[in-house]
Amino acid sequence: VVTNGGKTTLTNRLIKALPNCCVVHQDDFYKPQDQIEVGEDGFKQWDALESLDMDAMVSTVQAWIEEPRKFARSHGVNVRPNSKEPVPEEIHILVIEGFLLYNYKPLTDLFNKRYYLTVPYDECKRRRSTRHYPIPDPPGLFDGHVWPMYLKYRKEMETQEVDAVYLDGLKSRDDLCHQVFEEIQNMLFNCS
Ligand SMILES: Nc1ncnc2c1ncn2[C@@H]1O[C@H](COP(=O)(O)OP(=O)(O)OP(=O)(O)O)[C@@H](O)[C@H]1O
Ligand SMILES: NC(=O)c1ccc[n+]([C@@H]2O[C@H](CO)[C@@H](O)[C@H]2O)c1
Repeated sequence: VVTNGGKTTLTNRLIKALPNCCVVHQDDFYKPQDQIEVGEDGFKQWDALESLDMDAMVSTVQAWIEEPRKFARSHGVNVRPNSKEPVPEEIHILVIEGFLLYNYKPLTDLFNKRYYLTVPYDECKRRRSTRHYPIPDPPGLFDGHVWPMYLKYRKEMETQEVDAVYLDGLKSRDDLCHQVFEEIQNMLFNCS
């Protein structure tokens, strides 16, 4: 998903609506700041795969795969759905949200469903300019590093033919959420 494409917004809605749903945020796997190197573009490489501890992220996802109930409990997720609907207890869902999910094979192999949310350059730049990160963007970061890296990884992902469902981040939040929600329901229905 492109930066500021709306993944946090979508993720928060999904975890509210889905039963036994846990979430893993890729941003939680950034290496310590002093390990983020300065690249040839002159910027700290915040948008490079090397700046993330992807093996730790894969281990976290594997821990969920092995024991989703235990994972949910230790992450404060209520494993008993509040609704009165007969939701099968065995169903557990993990939402993984991040900006570089499809360029690291050990992780890509673990997904059942892949979504790729994107917005055009202008909208992305506009949204990004209103954001405040733990480390503020230095001047020129978007055009000098963020966007070029986004294009680089997207191209890499396309050549590997990752079969993601492309979502248009300009759609309303409700429409997006409905689309994903329906597909997840279909997926659960088909495998039960
Ligand atoms: N469908 C939408 N329409 C208009 N604005 C949106 C939509 N979804 C999200 N936004 C806005 O875009 C900005 C980024 O959204 P969000 O935090 O969900 O993106 P993100 O992909 O998680 O970004 P990042 O990973 O860079 O933090 C927010 O200001 C949010 O309010
Ligand atoms: N989460 C962070 O510590 C951090 C610091 C500096 C920049 N970023 C940006 O977050 C986006 C991914 O969500 C990337 O585009 C980073 O530039 C994150």
